[in-house]
Amino acid sequence: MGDEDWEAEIIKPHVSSYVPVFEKDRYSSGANGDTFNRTLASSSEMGDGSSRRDHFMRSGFASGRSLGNRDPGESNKRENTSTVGGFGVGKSFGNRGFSNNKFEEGDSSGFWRGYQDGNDSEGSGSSRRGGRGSFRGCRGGFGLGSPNSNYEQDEGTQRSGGIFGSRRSALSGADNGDTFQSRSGSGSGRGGYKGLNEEVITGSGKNSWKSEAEGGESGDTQGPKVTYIPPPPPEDEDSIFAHYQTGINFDKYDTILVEVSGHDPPPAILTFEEANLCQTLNNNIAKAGYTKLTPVQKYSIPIIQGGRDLMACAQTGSGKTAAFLLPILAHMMRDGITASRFKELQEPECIIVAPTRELINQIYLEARKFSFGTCVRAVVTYGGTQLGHSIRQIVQGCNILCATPGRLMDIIGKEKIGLRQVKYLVLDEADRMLDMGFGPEMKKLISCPGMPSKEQRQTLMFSATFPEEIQRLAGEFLKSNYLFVAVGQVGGACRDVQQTILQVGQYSKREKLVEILRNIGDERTMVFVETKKKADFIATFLCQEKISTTSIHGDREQREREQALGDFRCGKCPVLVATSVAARGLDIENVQHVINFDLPSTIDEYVHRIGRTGRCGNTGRAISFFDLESDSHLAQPLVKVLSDAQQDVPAWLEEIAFSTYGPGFSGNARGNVFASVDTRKNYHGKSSLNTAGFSSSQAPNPVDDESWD
Ligand SMILES: Nc1ncnc2c1ncn2[C@@H]1O[C@H](COP(=O)(O)OP(=O)(O)OP(=O)(O)O)[C@@H](O)[C@H]1O
Repeated sequence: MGDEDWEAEIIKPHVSSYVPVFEKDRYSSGANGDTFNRTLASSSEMGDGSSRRDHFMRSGFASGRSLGNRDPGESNKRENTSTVGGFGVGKSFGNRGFSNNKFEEGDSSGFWRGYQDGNDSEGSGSSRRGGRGSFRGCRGGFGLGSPNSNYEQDEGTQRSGGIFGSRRSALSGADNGDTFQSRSGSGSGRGGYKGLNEEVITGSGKNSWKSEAEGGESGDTQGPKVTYIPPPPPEDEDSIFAHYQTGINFDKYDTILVEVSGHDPPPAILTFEEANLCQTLNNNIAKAGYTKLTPVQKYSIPIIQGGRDLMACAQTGSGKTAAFLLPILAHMMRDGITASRFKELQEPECIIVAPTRELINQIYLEARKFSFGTCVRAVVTYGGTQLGHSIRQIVQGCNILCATPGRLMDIIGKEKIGLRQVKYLVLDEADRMLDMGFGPEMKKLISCPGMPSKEQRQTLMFSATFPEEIQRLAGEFLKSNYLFVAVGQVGGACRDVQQTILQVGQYSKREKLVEILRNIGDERTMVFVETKKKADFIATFLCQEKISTTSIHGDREQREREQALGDFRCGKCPVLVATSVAARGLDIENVQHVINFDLPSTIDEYVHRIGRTGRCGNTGRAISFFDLESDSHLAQPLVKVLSDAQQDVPAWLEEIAFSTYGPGFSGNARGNVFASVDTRKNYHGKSSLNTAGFSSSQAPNPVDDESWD
């Protein structure tokens, strides 16, 4: 988040959200276009994994070795070299920076200097604040600075000290994307707290729960305020219940092994009817197009209805959101809730937290959908939007509060939300919510005055990944008799995603990306990169290549982020370049491809990223560029994740895994990457299986995976 200085240098007001100003052409096929092209991903072929794979192999994309061979000599310059010029002060884009493939090498002028300078100031809120200013709608800029930092650490690492730096804010009150927004130069912007993937504003309400690091950064009295008011979501029923179709593999969910651990779990339900929900909820479920429960829903709904605490782990895109929303709503309807009415202090019965703004907004929309026609009122509040607007929404009534952590603490501090009535606390992406980025905020939340103790509230945690150490931390939040539901392999990738790992050196990545995207055509594709600056860079580069692209990352204004997501969702920009901020939870229809331009630093992150495709029984593809210089540490967990998901494992990747980890490494070893099961060793609970297709003895034995530990 320290790249504000170079950002100020960008002069490209005509590019909003990276929608290039050209007529989209039909993208002529690249060299391999005749084998890897749009028709490959047509629904008929998507159903046939083998034929897809064949095409893919023929196209050459799976040929890691040959790709890798092109790279020697172009590696190991990643961290200590600078880029070509072309992005210096006042310069336009597109000269050497884009034509030269080696954008990480070269001299230290222009783009690169800003690139590095920005990171240099990562930990220093004040230095960042001084130099901001940019055109809204046109992020990404290239300022000047000294090339002495490591841009890789931009978004993928935990901050210390600097994590509470300033959150940039627009000075102008106009939320007009085209207006020039000068940013604070006062050195006193709103207090900002930056987690790993998210930046959330923490202000200083009267009784603000300010951490040490927040101290002195008042959100109220110093610096500019965030003025963005998100447009209200459509109110018509069709929009509220808009949904996409489940895919051809939806029924295969029934064959996934489910393990429930902990004392005395209630039996799973098999149908929505068995959940005994009220008629309004049933109507809403039907209008949402749900006819059949997913495994995580079959097990979680009765557990939550039984009043138990829960940690649930299920593959990406398999319906975890409804798994907690439906039973909570059912309880609320059954127990009766205070109907929404204006009050300065609202006391919601349910608080849901999630790590990113877009995700919490999505959860809110789901809550609104399922509570349609009831007196339950859900409200959302998240950073990057006007606090006053959030407060106005909240005081009108709030039974379910959906919030990002920093904004939640802010609102609590302002005494707009009281916690005494909280019966349900939901941590979505719970492993992320408890890690070093958000864990401290969550601890503060549960020790806020008024927050019922864990014995008196129901705490629910959901994620597709649950590392062991996080499971242990979670014990602090959960009653000791909580239940653990594992659908499939804890931390495993969704099997509906066809995964391909290509060996691509740093300096061949852009060329390869363009080649793949040209062959993909207009199919929706998310391209993940490791840093915010690189997201801007690659998005702009792709626009230059006449590929309609937008970008989302933590340094974009919230309005820009939402615009980008909107443009991607509706297909206006079929390519979204993103950092990890978009890795988790986002449920976007028709994302057919995920490309890891940069692999993430952890395997969990990989699993979440590729889970943006292949959702709800639909198939998808993930292509990852594996750079020998920087990604070797991922070889072993990648081999494991690939083989668990029954994907082809490239021989070269296995070799790297072996050579990295020595003769002790076995293809079945998992290392310490994931817990394979509930980490509590002392429970005497039973395990139950999702019966369709397996009996206990026939089912794959989850204990096999413990050899990884
Ligand atoms: N029983 C169901 N029938 C049909 N569609 C469903 C059902 N349950 C969930 N869905 C749909 O499946 C999609 C994915 O659900 P959801 O976003 O809750 O997945 P998730 O498990 O939370 O994924 P992630 O791990 O990525 O956060 C959504 O569009 C949701 O509406």
